[in-house]
Amino acid sequence: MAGPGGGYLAKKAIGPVRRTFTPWEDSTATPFIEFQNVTKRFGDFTAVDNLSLKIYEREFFALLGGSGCGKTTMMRMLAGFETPTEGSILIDGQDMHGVPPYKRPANMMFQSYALFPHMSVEANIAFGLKQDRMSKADIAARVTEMLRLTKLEAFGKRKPHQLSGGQRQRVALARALAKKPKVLLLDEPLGALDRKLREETQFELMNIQEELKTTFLIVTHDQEEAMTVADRIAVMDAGKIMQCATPSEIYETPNSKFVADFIGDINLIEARVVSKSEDGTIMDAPRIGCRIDSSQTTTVSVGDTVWYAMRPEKVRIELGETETPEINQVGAEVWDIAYLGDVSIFHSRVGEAEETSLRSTIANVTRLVERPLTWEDRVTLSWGRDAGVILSK
Ligand SMILES: Nc1ncnc2c1ncn2[C@@H]1O[C@H](COP(=O)(O)OP(=O)(O)OP(=O)(O)O)[C@@H](O)[C@H]1O
Repeated sequence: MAGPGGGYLAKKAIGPVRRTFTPWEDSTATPFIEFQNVTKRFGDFTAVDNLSLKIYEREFFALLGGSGCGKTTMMRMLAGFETPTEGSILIDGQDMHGVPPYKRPANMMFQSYALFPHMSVEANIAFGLKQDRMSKADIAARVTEMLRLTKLEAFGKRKPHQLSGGQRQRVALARALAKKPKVLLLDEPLGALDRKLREETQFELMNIQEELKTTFLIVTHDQEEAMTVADRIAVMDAGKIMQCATPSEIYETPNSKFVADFIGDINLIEARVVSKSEDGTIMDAPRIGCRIDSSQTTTVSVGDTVWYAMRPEKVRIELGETETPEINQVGAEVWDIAYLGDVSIFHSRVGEAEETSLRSTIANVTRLVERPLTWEDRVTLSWGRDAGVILSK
């Protein structure tokens, strides 16, 4: 598992230069989409549970969660295909109650198999515009613009079956964007594409969003995808939002064990708070037989059981076991190595307990023929005072 999606870092580097864009931190900014205490029940089952959320104009927002967490239901309510059981949804300040889908300023991008097979790419893109009785000249101009935007200029006359999967997906995108909706809704848009094509298409989506400045809302269960494309992510579980923040905040400072575990790879160490001061918190971690000193000050009390959550790339691994382990240090034995090309993940068994291991990753920056660490090596694992986060829930 790559870290915080090499992608979202690359976004800043290879995409158009992105302005500082944090409207959610501005208490005077008006949200463009607002869920106000929205609940959706299907019979006795609560799919969305009293959920409130604000999304801002031009945001690329991701709803991320496992199967059945309610993310698609959120999107369908926004598009007007479902009605909230309780609460309201506002778009651009207008209550959407009773507004049919086609009158909402939101458009949904459907999977590419929803394209009309007998129509050319151009005709597929023009379809909605014709229904809106746009003039022929305007339709032609818009279709040309959409073909350019989605890099399909060379394919306008082809039928969907004469295109690759990725190209078909771009036609679906062009068709959804042709009417210039204020909000584009994407439900697992890249699910059918292979990994490489999916990554390429993610960057294209980001570039298109930058150019059009449309608000994009994507639903995905793929955390790397969410980390790559989104300005902010809402992590959902059982109809609730567990955390809503930027990709780096979600990755570096998850607010709960659930989010920490859901995003990326993480060491979750059970610990007991021994002392706390303005300078930080000291914990005992009996299962790995060590003491943890964290620079984090928390609201937890001395004696409380907490989880210390630490990303594998924050755990240093060195050959040779220290005789006198210091604080934030523990002796271990390498028992598994996963070579992933760009990084290697070391699973090191700590102490006597067989099931207790810590993971550390090392970036493979040089092309080593001989790896310096191997199975059954005795090693020392160590980390800094700001390596992890203390989680109480
Ligand atoms: N029309 C319906 N009638 C009854 N239950 C429904 C209906 N639509 C959705 N649900 C239930 O609501 C829950 C949330 O569904 P939803 O489609 O929002 O999940 P999801 O997070 O998008 O999951 P997935 O990634 O599997 O699509 C699920 O348990 C689902 O079975």
